[in-house]
Amino acid sequence: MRQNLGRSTRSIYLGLACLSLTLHLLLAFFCLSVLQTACVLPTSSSSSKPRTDTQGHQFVVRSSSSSAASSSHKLPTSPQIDEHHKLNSNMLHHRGRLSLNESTERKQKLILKVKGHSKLEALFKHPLYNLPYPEPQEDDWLLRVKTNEEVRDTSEEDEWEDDLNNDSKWQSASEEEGYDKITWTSDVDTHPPWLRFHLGITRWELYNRKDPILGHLTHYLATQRILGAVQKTGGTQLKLLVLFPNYGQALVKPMRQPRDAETDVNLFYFSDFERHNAEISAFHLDRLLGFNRIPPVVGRLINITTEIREVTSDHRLSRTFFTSPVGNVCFYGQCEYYCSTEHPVCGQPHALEVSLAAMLPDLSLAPRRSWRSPWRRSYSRTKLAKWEKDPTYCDTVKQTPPYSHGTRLVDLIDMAILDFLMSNMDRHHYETFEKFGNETFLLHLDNGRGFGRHSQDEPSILAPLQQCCRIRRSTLLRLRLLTRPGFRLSDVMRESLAQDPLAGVAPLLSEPHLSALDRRLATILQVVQTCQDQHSDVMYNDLEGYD
Ligand SMILES: Nc1ncnc2c1ncn2[C@@H]1O[C@H](COP(=O)(O)OP(=O)(O)OP(=O)(O)O)[C@@H](O)[C@H]1O
Ligand SMILES: [Mn+2]
Repeated sequence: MRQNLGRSTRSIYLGLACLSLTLHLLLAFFCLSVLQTACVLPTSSSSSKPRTDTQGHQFVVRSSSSSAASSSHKLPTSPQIDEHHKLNSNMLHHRGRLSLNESTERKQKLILKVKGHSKLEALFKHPLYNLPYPEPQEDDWLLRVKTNEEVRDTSEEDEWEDDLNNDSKWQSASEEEGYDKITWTSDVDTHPPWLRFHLGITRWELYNRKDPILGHLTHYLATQRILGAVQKTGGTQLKLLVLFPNYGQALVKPMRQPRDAETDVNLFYFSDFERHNAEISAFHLDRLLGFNRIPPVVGRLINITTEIREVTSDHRLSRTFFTSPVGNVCFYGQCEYYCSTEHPVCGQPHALEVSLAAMLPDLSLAPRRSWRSPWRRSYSRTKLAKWEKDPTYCDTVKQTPPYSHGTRLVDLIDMAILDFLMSNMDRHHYETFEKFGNETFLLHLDNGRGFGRHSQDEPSILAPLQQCCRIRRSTLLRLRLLTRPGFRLSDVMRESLAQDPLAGVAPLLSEPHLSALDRRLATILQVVQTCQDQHSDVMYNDLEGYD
């Protein structure tokens, strides 16, 4: 009896030992697979169309067949993003706002998300995000590289010719202090990311989502050494232009309020602060809508002292630096709104979150035209704009050039949809590249006043859609797709924003802002439905000929 009991206890022990061994093995296997997948981050582009490089072209303006893309480049993968996160969490550790544990936890979440199904990847694989564009012709590129003959034909090119004959690299006329020696050749691979971005701009979009250069550009903006910083003129609020050693530049907007602060309901739209995270989020949203009309924007933690104060040559700016009572370094600059001691931009004590937007080509190379929006607000505390009083306002707009012809009206409505989703009431003007005349996309610049309130929507932003009852078919189909659970706008937006370096500090948009996107999307589709119930020509069919 006792012997039997002993035997069965032994087999129970043996069984338990086997079970524990199996569990350990399973655990080890799971950890290994998680670590391995950490190197595969979802990226915006899964397949990129390699383009050919033109030989024997010298940089000045673009040639129709040359290209900004190169198949030899890889998309940014997690090591780069991880690097940003490390960078940010190190600085924040210094700031004492984020513990190491929290940062590891966030990384862990990111890794787990990578392992799981990516809605963002699925979205960008959808045919609606891969519509074939016609092959750009010479006139469809914003810039082109001059051919050797063109260079030879112009008078001042003796030096250039010498360079070319020697097959030497391009030299900067004046080697300024701190700037890199220029080593660009006609080979596109030698061009810095900002230049390749410029050379990739076409009549239809600012960038090709699938072009690997996009990843290089955002990495470049997030990590390049800042050589100089000056206040940028134009506009009403404080913003800086930072300069990089290889002649790249970025437009910087500083963090002025915590991420979760909601705009005071008693503030008029024209008195609202600009938000760095709105600039970043707007870029992601515009890309998710398939527009590609906002220059790439990336977040970065900068050192206010070493990366602004010590490198600025702008006296108007440097005069405004001070140390706050708690020892933080602050400045306020000179501008119309919020440039005073009462509204300082402060580091903690040196670390400051900012957004960096890629600069568009210089106006001397690519002039732009600024258009006053027909649905511009009055920018007055008392007056209403005409469109707010006249429900038939669109009838007049529809008959007025350039809205009476081509895609301008539906382009404007696309912009209204983007603005309604982020609740941006500050779209007084928009710009286009002069070279393309009226047949081109609209630049969605200046999005700093978006994402101010999540608990409230602003239906008047949709006035162009609601009053004109017109919408691009491709836009409507994408909007519908974004309501499906497998592509839900809030989910793809969360995933897209997680790729930004500042996501390691805190999510760029809080959850209430993300759910507001889904709610507003439903409102847009409701407005379209009401239009379709009452009118027959709501759809502008830009998909004719597609299956
Ligand atoms: N990425 C960019 N590249 C080049 N120029 C830009 C870029 N973004 C904005 N600009 C230019 O700088 C001007 C001012 O920028 P922005 O509109 O963001 O400033 P703002 O102070 O918010 O202006 P406003 O007070 O008019 O709203 C814009 O009108 C535009 O012409
Ligand atoms: Mn603005």
